[in-house]
Amino acid sequence: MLTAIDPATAKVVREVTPDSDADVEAKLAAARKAYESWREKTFEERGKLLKAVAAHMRAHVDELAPLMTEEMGKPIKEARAEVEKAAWCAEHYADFAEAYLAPITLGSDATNSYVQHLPLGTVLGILPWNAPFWLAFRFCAPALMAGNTCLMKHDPHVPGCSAAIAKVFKEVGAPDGVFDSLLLETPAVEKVIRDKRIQAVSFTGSTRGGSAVASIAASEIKPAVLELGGSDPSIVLADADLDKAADILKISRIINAGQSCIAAKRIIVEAPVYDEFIGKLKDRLAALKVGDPAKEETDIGPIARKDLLDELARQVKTTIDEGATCVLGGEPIQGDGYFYPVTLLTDVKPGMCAFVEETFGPVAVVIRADDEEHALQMANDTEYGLAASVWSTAKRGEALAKRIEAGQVAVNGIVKTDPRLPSGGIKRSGYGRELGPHGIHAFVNAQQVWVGPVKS
Ligand SMILES: O=CCCC(=O)O
Repeated sequence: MLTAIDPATAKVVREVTPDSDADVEAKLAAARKAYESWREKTFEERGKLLKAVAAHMRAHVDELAPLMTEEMGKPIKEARAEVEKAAWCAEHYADFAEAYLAPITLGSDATNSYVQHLPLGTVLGILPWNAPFWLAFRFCAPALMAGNTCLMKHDPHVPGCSAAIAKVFKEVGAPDGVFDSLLLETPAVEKVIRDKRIQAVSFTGSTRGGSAVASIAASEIKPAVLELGGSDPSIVLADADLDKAADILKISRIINAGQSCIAAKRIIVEAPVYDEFIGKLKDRLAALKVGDPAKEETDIGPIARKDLLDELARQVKTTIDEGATCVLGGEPIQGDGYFYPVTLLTDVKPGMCAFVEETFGPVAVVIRADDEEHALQMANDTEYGLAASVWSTAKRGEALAKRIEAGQVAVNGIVKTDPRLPSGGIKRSGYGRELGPHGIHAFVNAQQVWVGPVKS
């Protein structure tokens, strides 16, 4: 059974019977069949469907957003913004896919030689619970616009979100099989990855899960894009605008109760401004409201699951035991639901738990750096390489960006995903890129065409 538990109350909100083998077979067959005609559609025709999907989501935001709030605890104001961002992604690819996939003429001994970008077939998206709508559209909007059909295996804890996304496609009249949701427990997905009707896999989730999915896909010689964990550094240098850095890094750390792969997980501050910056961050964090995610005024909802709450509590306790200073929070909030307070740990050092491990919760971790070189060395001292931010002059920030081991760097701004710009990781944060032009090229056959002279 797929069980959704409201993390604010610890009560079951929904139980859904997983798809049977026959259901999965029918969905795979429909996706393959739909591909034969979907691939022949023009960009305009495909874009029309995605724009209808976007309009439908916007019109029904008040039904869709609460599903995230009740199934994984996202504060309602963030949930509404997520539905909007998912709609934006659908519209972005509807508008730009044709330009992104325009054929490229290349000189050779041919009379005409070029690369054209053709769809692959059916793409399987395997998605996590932390941004159920956004991550679904980050996967499917480019894949569909390229002419693929899509099957989505969402996290088993968000079955209501998963079904709602599939229903949006049905309600706007998407042809059968163009997009569907597989309601499955995680172990059942291996068989689907191996199915000959699946041509490629997009995975967002943990590094452990990504490694398993990538191994299965590789053994079937199927391409995969992996967007995995991160322990993103934020380097605050002495010449930074400290108020701006504190404002933005507060948001970057607590958005979605800190449960984001691209959250500011390690804030590395140059010594001359270390104490001043901590003071500013502390004031901002202390003003945040933790509570019922259904309320408009709530900034931070619960942690999505009890096991994740326990894991976060272990990481914080271990880090304090290792010598970090706990300035705010530090222990789970007692009572119903899986709430964790806004926590600020300072004097964190390389090798400590919260430095080494990814922390998925509202826990700001601050590290002192002697100077810029020391900050850079600690920023790169991680197995992850998803994203980073630098706070300084634009010139120093851009120079440092080249030396930071991450797939994305923001200078004097929040690390965020944006349909127009590619995102993805290096090292154990994954491979491949999503979004922007790179994201749509992940799921195409870049076919070389060579045309010789015609005999007259
Ligand atoms: O947690 C990963 C996704 C984060 C985002 O795209 O905002």
